[in-house]
Amino acid sequence: MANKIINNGLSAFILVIWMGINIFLFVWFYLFYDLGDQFFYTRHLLGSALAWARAPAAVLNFNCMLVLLPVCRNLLSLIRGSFMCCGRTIRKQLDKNLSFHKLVAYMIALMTAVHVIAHLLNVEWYNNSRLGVYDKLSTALSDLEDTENTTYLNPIRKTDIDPQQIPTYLVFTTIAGLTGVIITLALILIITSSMEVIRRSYFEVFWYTHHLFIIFFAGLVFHGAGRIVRSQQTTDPPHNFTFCKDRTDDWGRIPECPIPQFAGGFPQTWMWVIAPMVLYLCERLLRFIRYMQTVTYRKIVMRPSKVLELQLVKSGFKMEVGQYVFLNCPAISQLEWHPFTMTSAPEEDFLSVHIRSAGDWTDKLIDIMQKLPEGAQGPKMGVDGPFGTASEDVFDYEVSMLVGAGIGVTPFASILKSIWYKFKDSNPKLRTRKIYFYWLCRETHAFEWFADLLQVLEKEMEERGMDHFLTYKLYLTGWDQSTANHVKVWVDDDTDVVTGLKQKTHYGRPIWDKEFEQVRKENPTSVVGTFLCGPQVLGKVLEKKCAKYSDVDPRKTKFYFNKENF
Ligand SMILES: Cc1cc2nc3c(=O)[nH]c(=O)nc-3n(C[C@H](O)[C@H](O)[C@H](O)COP(=O)(O)OP(=O)(O)OC[C@H]3O[C@@H](n4cnc5c(N)ncnc54)[C@H](O)[C@@H]3O)c2cc1C
Ligand code: HEM
Repeated sequence: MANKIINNGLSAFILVIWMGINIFLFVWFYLFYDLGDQFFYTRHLLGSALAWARAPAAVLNFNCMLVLLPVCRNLLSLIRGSFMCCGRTIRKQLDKNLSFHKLVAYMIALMTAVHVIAHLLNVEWYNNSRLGVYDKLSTALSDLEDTENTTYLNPIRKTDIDPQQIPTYLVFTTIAGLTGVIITLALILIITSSMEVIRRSYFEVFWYTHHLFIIFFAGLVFHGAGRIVRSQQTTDPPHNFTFCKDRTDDWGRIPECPIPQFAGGFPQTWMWVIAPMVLYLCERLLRFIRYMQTVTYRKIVMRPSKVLELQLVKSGFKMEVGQYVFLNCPAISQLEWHPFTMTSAPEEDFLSVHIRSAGDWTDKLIDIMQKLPEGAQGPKMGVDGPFGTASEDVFDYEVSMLVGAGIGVTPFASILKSIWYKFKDSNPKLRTRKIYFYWLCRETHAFEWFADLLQVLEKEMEERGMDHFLTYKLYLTGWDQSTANHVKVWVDDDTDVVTGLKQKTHYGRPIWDKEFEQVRKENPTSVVGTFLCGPQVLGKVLEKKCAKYSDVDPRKTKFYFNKENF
């Protein structure tokens, strides 16, 4: 429990603050419009509908300001870099950027629903008021308007338009109405196409529809600027109702009230969103600049199980272990950027990625590369990044447990390579004194991607008498009878029959309780960073184990869970 609080405490704190601000804005603005003297007259016409429209609008402004920030990857990298020396917990929060982005987006959806319904009622009630359905006073004033040809209630005169047409009329003829329809439609499309099932199965549909956010934000800026109710000046209450009431004529009319300033100068929508919009624009500009920079191919290797290794050179490119880049190959698509974790080490003068065939884009890339003549340069490749992930923090812990599933081994390949460089050149001054590495693969060929790296590493550690530094275990989770028979024949060999490594491959899944128990026993007073790059189900299992095997006593073993999903 204590560990869960440590692992999730800051997230909960941030959520409470965010929710607190949302509730505060809603309640404050609701009361402001519902109880404020200055809105006496509007309430008279519209009931609580104005309050129900303006309160979510305030929450919407706040969340629309937030929604772009978690997708500003360079900004996040900058913040992450600023906390490199300390603040592991803060850095961990940055990895939850997309969860926060989704949460904020759902709040936008909820508040939009409330706002839209309230405005529809607003228009409806306003219309009814104009028809005198609710109130004798408004009917009387309305009639007076007609006889005197003056505007007391509203600049739109009852006789000017067919009252039945008002809702449609307002929606399609005012800036606020029209932009409201456009941004609501854009939002519906963004939200529905962002569902997990669509994102996983039809990423392109999600991706292209998501770009309606440009229309959403453009519409939002104009929407906030053209409030319908405000533009009907005299239906809005005067700033100081009492003052105006004093100035009523013998008939009790309010002839010349000042145009109200809503919420005492409360910032308009564009003021809320302009800064994040500019920040996000800078991100896209930076992406474009990076796309234009020259990238050359150092090596193109086809690995077993349809995995492509690309070694690329880009001048001035610097990386940390476990980071990822976005690749854009205009020969396949000019708009699509795909993320891949780098498998090279910071000590190397190139960057490498291992790309597994997973769908249209990766298949086409593999196809293009396979058709290239030996030694030829590949097609133009744009590289954006690098961007940080939780795996960057591996060397911050005394002890680290690294768990990679299938292609999820990529961040750890970078880490293991970096360890090799560190040990090769000198005796490194590392905070980390022990690494446990678990690699789970469905099929034997997958181990070939990095088996040579493990072999070199194993030899280097042995020569330096550092074999206690790294414990690695490979698990073959999918195997058939013929593999089993093959293994039985070679079981007495010094090296493993599948990988050629000294460590024997395990068959089946790890028994996590046994593994955590062993790590705890071997490191009774250490803080252990547990890193996963693999499926979410495995993440849930490991998170639970981290909590279960962490001791309440702060002087004893603690497991901190970090994860990265592809
Ligand atoms: C941070 C990160 C690091 C990754 N590192 C690696 C790696 O080292 N090696 C590797 O083989 N794969 C990696 N992936 C996965 C890789 O990005 C996808 O396999 C690839 O984008 C698939 O594209 P596709 O059009 O071929 O397949 P699709 O059929 O379009 O998609 C297959 C799967 O990939 C996801 N996906 C597709 N496009 C994207 C995208 N632009 N951004 C995010 N997810 C996408 C989809 O949701 C789906 O689950 C990583 C993903 C992330 C988020
Ligand atoms: C108000 C609604 C939303 C807006 C304005 C919005 C906007 C954005 C923007 C600008 C990006 C960055 C694109 C890029 O830089 O290439 C993005 C990315 C993303 N959004 Fe949204 N979004 C919204 C709703 C949602 C919802 C509801 C979800 C999911 C439930 C979602 C999930 C994502 C994901 C997963 C990414 C990252 C994609 C990637 O880079 O892999 N968004 N969004």
